[in-house]
Amino acid sequence: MIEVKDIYKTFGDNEVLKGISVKFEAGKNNLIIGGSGSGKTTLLKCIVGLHEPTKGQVFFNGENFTEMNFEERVPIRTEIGMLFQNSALFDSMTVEENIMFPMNLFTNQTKAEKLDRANFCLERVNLKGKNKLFPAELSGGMKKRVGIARAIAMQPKYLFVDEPNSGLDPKTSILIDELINELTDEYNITTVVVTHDMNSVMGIGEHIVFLHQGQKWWEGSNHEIAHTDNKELNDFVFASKFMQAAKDRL
Ligand SMILES: Nc1ncnc2c1ncn2[C@@H]1O[C@H](COP(=O)(O)OP(=O)(O)OP(=O)(O)O)[C@@H](O)[C@H]1O
Repeated sequence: MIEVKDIYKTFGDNEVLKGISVKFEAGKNNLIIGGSGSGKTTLLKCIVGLHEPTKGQVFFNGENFTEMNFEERVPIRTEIGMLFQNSALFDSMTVEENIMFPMNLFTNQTKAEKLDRANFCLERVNLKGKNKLFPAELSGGMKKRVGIARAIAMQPKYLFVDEPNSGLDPKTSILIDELINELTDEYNITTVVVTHDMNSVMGIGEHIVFLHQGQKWWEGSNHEIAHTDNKELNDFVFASKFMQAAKDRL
């Protein structure tokens, strides 16, 4: 479980996060949604330590991550898998080398062991045999899957994903959502996904956190969204006439 306690983050005189508290449970795919600039990515980065919060704390399974120094954080960092925007693959490395990268960095495994794990992860994301391809030879959806394979290479307890569906067609988006969901369930991972994709929200939103102007404005499930009277959430999720009509039919 991850617990975020009263997080603030300020850049210069721009207070981006204004006292956010939230719990993300293990085995759940937790979604963070909100308008552009509402602070979603900043919150994700504060949780994983890419930004230091101005105030507040983050606990990983009860351990106060915020108070730890660089060395103390290493064991938790090795339990974190990340897939940030554009998959962030290394263009000069093959698929296999990309997946082995975190193992090279954090483990003393032999090359054969690392290769074994890379092959297992590739198979898990349905890319068996694509080891020697370079990122430039992959479609957007395949790149995301390689990113996911790399993120699970170290058998993470926590998985953070920023915009897994960006640039993907609706069908591929759903496959990526399903894959993240399956892995979360299979390995009891605490998964936190930042998304703009309303298909994901309505399809897999078991626990949704809606940010508005740097605050947690609403929290609940996809079933509850359909019946919410929270104006800002309604305006955000059901912005289009099509979505509004779909809601009216629910
Ligand atoms: N490193 C930074 N330095 C200064 N300001 C930043 C930095 N990172 C984010 N911000 C500011 O924080 C605010 C929130 O940005 P953030 O990227 O968290 O929003 P978001 O909700 O993820 O938006 P989007 O949906 O457009 O990706 C913005 O006003 C942005 O300019």
